[in-house]
Amino acid sequence: MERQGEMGLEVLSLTYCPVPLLSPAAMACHLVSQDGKHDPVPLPNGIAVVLGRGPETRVADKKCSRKQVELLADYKQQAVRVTQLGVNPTSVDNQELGQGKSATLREGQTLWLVNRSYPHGLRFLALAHSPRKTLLDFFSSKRQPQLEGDKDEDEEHPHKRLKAPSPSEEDEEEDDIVATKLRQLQDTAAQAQGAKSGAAPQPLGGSWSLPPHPQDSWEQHSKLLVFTKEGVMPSTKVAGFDLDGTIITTQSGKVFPTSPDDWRILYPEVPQKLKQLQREGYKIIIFTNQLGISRGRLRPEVFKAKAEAVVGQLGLPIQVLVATGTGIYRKPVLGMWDHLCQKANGGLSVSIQHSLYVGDAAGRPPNWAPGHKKKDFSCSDRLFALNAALPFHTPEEFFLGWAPAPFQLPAFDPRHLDPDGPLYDPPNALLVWPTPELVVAVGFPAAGKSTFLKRHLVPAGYAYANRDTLGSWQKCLAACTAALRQGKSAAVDNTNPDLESRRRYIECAQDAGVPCRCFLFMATLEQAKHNNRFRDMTETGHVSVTDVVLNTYKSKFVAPALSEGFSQILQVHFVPRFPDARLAALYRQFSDG
Ligand SMILES: Nc1ncnc2c1ncn2[C@@H]1O[C@H](COP(=O)(O)OP(=O)(O)OP(=O)(O)O)[C@@H](O)[C@H]1O
Repeated sequence: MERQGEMGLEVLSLTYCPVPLLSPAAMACHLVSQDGKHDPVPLPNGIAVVLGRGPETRVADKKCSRKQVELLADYKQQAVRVTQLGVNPTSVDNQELGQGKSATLREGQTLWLVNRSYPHGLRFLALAHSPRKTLLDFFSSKRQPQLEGDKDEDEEHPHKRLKAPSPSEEDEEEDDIVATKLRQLQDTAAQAQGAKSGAAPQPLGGSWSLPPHPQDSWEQHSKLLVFTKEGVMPSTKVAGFDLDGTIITTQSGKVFPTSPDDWRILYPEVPQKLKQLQREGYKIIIFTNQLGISRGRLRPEVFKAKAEAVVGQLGLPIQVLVATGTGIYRKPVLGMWDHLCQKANGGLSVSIQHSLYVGDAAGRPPNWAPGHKKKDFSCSDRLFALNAALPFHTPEEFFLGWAPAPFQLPAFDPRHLDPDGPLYDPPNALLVWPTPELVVAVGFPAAGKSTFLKRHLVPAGYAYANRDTLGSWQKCLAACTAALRQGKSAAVDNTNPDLESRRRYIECAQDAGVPCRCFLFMATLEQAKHNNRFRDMTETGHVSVTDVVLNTYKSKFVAPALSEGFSQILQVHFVPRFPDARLAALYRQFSDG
């Protein structure tokens, strides 16, 4: 049966909740006893809660019915509709309602449960903010990140920011708050639902209050495809799976499929295990990287048909998220996970600790088990789980019960950079020289040279020469010569890996009679690759650096020496500093398997 709520909410009388339990703003609402008689009673959004005489309110007064009032919270309006169910009068401030009549209760007003007794008030509460600062937050803010001159509040107080808890620490706290609030909301909602329908309350983790997906559908969001099978239900518990090598393998025995229908379910245990998960209230989701789609090697329709066939064979309501290219959606980066949490789970928050992820790209070395000689082609599944802090299993561990295999994480770990480490060595050197000089940068592409020079030397009056913007080393040399002639210092921001590329600038400084210093950027090849991917995901207008270019730098590199004519060589360390927490959180994610 359907009826129209007073505040415009459509409410089905028993179990259907027309708005998500947690609104995007992640709020909570409680009914608070003004004389402290009982604990606050959570009022979930859009779910009617019936209160009266009983242990919850500690009201023993027989004048108060056991079902004295129905309370229906509307988080959007920050109000609660109160309907008097009992015979004796319920009041909101001075207004007596009368049986079957309703009134709106807002924060600051008093609800007298019965006969001007048992005063209660409302408390709306924002649950911190979203449980995790996500990529989607970042990209939906449309901010063009620029470290230089970017005046966030903390920019004025860099030390304050550096000492603030890391985003991961913040996230943990926020996750805890959200998990606790969610549990309270769901417990109460489950009780209310059970009380009204006569059914037993369902346990945390189900998707009982939200409707199942009505029919098979595909959506596209930039480089993300989402398939939702009819019957998929939102849930706080997610069981995530990689596709190739985890749920399916090739029928031909080849590493890569030879045709669209060259696949079979990997292990006979897979369907049963997935069915069991579904019975336990998990939402089952496949997260798959399919770079071939944006590279033009795999037509989207062909892959879509395959995904539907796999889900069809499993016979379960499964959602499939497909990253079709590079960028934020490609595992191990969390774009697909964030999409699920923010946009594809009916507004229900996902509980990380009650969820899990299974994948075969697990960084296992050669011979990781008898008869399994090949090393894993990548570690992207394990890193995806690590980025999201999800419990991780390989398919053999999860489906076959094998013991955990050894594995290796990548050499560069973006979570372990020291924001308080020294900017450069030797520490007693001057960063800005008091008289005119020429600074020559040496370092991998994407090592952080431009960022550093623009942050530290350009504001001190150094002329800045960069081949990417000026077009050639000749133009860089001319710009340096001109600056030195004017009595200014200059900094040249090129990779300058070898003696020849550096010699021109050293001679330029010698001609002008000023010292020439070398700033050697210490970021490794692995970090430079990570920085490059980070830059690709966060900035426009910079050409992505290929691995060939990075490897060429490495092969050409000759360590700079004072004997070349440098007056000093500073080793510049990568000290992480970001304009906001979302970028910091993105940088700390492993970005490649
Ligand atoms: N100290 C830092 N903290 C956080 N991010 C940084 C820092 N330094 C650089 N980055 C980021 O790393 C990426 C590469 O930095 P940058 O463009 O300065 O490198 P580069 O060495 O000048 O590259 P190229 O030689 O290709 O021009 C950018 O996305 C930048 O925002």
